[in-house]
Amino acid sequence: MEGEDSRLVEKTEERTSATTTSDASASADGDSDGEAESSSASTSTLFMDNVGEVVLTLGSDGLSWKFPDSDYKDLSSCFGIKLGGDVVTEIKFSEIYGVELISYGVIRGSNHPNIGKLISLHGHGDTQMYRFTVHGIKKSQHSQLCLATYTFGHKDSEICHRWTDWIDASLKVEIERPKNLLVFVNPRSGKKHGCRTWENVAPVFSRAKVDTKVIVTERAGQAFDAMISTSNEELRSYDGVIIVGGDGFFNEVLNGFLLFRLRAPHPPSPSDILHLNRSNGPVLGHDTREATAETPETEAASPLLSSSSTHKAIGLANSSTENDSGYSDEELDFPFPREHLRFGIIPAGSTDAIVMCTTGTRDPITSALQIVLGKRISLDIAQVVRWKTTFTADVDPCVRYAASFAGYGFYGDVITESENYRWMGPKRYDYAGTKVFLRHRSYEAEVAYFESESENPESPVERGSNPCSSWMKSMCCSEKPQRVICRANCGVCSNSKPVHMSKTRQRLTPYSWRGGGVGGRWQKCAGRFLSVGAAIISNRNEKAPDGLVAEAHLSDGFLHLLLIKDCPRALYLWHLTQLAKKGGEPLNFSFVEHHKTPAFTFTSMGKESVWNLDGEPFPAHQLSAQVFRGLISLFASGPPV
Ligand SMILES: Nc1ncnc2c1ncn2[C@@H]1O[C@H](COP(=O)(O)OP(=O)(O)OP(=O)(O)O)[C@@H](O)[C@H]1O
Repeated sequence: MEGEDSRLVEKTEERTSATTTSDASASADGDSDGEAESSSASTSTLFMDNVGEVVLTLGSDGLSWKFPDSDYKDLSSCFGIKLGGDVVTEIKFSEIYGVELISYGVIRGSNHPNIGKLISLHGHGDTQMYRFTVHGIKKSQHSQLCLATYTFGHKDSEICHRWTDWIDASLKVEIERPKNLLVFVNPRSGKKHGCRTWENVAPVFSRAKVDTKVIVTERAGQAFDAMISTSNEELRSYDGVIIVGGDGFFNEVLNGFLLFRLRAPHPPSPSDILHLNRSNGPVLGHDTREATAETPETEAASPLLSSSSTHKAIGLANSSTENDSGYSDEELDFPFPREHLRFGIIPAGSTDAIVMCTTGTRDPITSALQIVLGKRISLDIAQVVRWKTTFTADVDPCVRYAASFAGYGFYGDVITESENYRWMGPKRYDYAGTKVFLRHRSYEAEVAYFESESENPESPVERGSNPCSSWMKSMCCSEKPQRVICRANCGVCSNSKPVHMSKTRQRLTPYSWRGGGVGGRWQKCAGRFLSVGAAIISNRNEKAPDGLVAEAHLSDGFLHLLLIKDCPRALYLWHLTQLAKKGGEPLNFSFVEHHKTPAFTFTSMGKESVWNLDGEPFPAHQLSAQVFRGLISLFASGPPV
């Protein structure tokens, strides 16, 4: 055994030295300009843990291995023995997130029933040697990514060092991967497992050699304050900001990032639309007058860009003062969209709709892997401006940003009610939802939305055949919507042009607001509504597998406005059950209006509810919203194909 071992090691060294002479010089060249040698393959004979002796090859796009002295291309079939399809024989660099030398120790012989026979032919069992591990990913069911490790060993530590250097150099070519991240952990998220979730994924970041500055929050609002007080210079030193928590926590960080940095004009207010209809009729979008010419001086300042405190900025204070934010113009100058700084979400919340929509699953390891592998997608963000908190309140605009959803009526009532039951964890939504459903309240409101010319003006959503029986048809729409679902590398989203953000602080009038550069008209709708909702993304979650609006895209520049008109409770229940069903048709009812729009305004006409922004309550009597296409980038690869 001892003799056989040393013979094999000699053979290995011979072969290795034969390949490394040329590779060493090529690699040195590659290193000098920061790139791995990739034109000619490097090869060594090593021992692979749980497999046995293999010839490992460094190719231009990854690693592959096979048995020595074998003409067989891979290990799935060798010496005439069928090994089965589960034997992995290669891994691409795009699927490797780290490589590390590990301590001198045991490399086990094959644990495969068939390979075991081969190893016994060579006479090798477990043996001690120098080792290195390649950390990669494996795709599993339901869009999840799993961790995969491949450990190799050799009697010569130099050879292990050389291989880790080569692989490291090849990974450096993957320039989209982050190196330095700011991480916020909400210990109170969901079932209060935020810290444990971070502890579980932290090794992924250390193996990937990503530096992390971790802040575990001690109170609500801390991450918001930290994002506001972090200087732009410090933010530029990070490749991204990661949150471990739910949608509400992400919303907090997003607002802390955008409120003082994004200089964007506000959308028209509900009063602007009213005035427009009285004086000029509803057709808009072709007017070329400039914002500056149309906007009265008194309305010009964006109150949040000039507000006095962070609490004021998120609407916790009432008074508005000018230019006392403490930020100079230069400090505010943070161009958007910000390509360099990406956001990431490691799910630990109660709903985690943003993660479900952007990674296709709700799995912390999948999110962590998509972050360290440097995946990227763009995300639309809605700017929501509250003009008045209550009917009697003064006009005092307050801006918030939302990434997933804004809803009034049923949605606002559920979030208000559920806040009383936070101690229940995620179950609070079921309990509060049932209570609010049983109340069956409706609210009188006036909504105006911008109908873009690019959308079918006759019918905002294309419809196909209707599955309803005839008695149902009076309540169902005549045709079923045709859906174009958002996927990874989605054609609709990849058409996204960069947002050109005007730096003016002035509010736009309906004339100067041009719906993201497309023509169209404002339409109005008034009545009693059970809910008014605007979905920015589909909002898939465990309770609504297709989301609120299955065909919503991550980055198409549109909101999906859902007006659920007052209807009997049984019909509303029918609508809700369709939402909860995979392949359901929740929008295919005559009491549901669905408009794809870049902006809308809202005024409550009677009894008040509150708005729900990304799962957080936001009282508003009068409000406008507009979407900014692809405003931020996320570390995610998009919903699976
Ligand atoms: N240390 C903390 N203690 C209490 N609340 C916190 C703390 N840190 C953050 N928060 C607040 O907790 C709220 C909810 O957090 P988060 O979104 O992570 O969980 P969730 O509401 O359970 O999940 P989801 O939003 O997905 O339904 C956020 O509004 C955030 O401001």
